Amino acid sequence: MVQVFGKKDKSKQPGKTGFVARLRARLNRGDSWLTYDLANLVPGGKIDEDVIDELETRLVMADAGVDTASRVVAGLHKQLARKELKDIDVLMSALRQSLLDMLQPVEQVLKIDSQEGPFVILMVGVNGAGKTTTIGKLARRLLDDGHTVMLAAGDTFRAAAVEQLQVWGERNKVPVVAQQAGADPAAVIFDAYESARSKKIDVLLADTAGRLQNQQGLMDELSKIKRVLQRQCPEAPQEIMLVLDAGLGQNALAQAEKFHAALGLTGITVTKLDGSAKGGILLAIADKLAIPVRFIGIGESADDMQPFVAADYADALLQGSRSATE
Ligand SMILES: Nc1nc2c(ncn2[C@@H]2O[C@H](COP(=O)(O)OP(=O)(O)OP(=O)(O)O)[C@@H](O)[C@H]2O)c(=O)[nH]1
Repeated sequence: MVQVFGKKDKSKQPGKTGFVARLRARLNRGDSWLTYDLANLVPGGKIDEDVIDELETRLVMADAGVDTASRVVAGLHKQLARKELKDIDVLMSALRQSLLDMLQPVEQVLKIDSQEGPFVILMVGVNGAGKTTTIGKLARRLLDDGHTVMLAAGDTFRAAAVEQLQVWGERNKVPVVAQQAGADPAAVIFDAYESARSKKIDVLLADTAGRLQNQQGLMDELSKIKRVLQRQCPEAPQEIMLVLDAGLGQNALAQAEKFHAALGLTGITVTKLDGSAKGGILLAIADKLAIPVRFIGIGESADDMQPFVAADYADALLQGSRSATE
């Protein structure tokens, strides 16, 4: 079955509208750091270079990074020079377009194809990013979409990680393939793949460790898992998904770059956009990495993770639920 996973059909996503409202309310706690009090910075409503510079500074402060921030406003400077930015409304719609131009290319839903055997999603990311929680939320969505799911407890470094996954599996009646702590994760995931194939399971969600003695050790372990899977099926893992904590700001970008260089990521899920994160990191990911952003997370419940929709995200950046410009 080939299926677009998490497609943007609102009628099939009862939580979608509520999610957009929650995103606006939770991103930067409902304030729009980007446009907050901007009207007061434009005396007489006249747009000048200072206003655009202020927007650029705010983007940098919100984790977009210097290069990305300057790319977002580059078009605005040109429009100002052409005297096109007549008032704050025109400026806002030009800024929105600029955000969309950057974000839209990474809005790419995950397509599940299990015709030739299990579709493997290898979940990677450092401990605490929200990997296990994301596996649970993804499994829930897949089950709701009618897929069969199996979990592989590939984080054998921490016994608690295996237990966490087993509890989740029992609660949702999803099989979990696990071995004792310290087992070779590539062997666990190999066994899981064989089991999933013989049971004709649609999707295998493989957890991995987020912390080893050193970073090279972690990357070597993940590369080995990928190699072992590819020997079983050249296309596997069909998705290598990085789970990234938005609260890390620009460090999240550095983290993503390292995982991408070692593994070749095919998707990113950004979690914890409801915390202290300002959310500009999504712009940096789109601009610097161009890796599809599959889902964003704004809380702990299953409904708090939804497919990334660039327009909704740009709107939340521009107008929080308590935005002064609304
Ligand atoms: N506020 C908030 N918390 C989240 C989100 N996603 C996950 N969490 C929480 O973050 C914490 C860490 O999540 P885990 O799923 O255990 O993280 P992990 O990456 O698997 O870490 P280990 O289990 O230590 O490997 C948990 O308390 C989650 O409930 C989110 O989008 N928002």
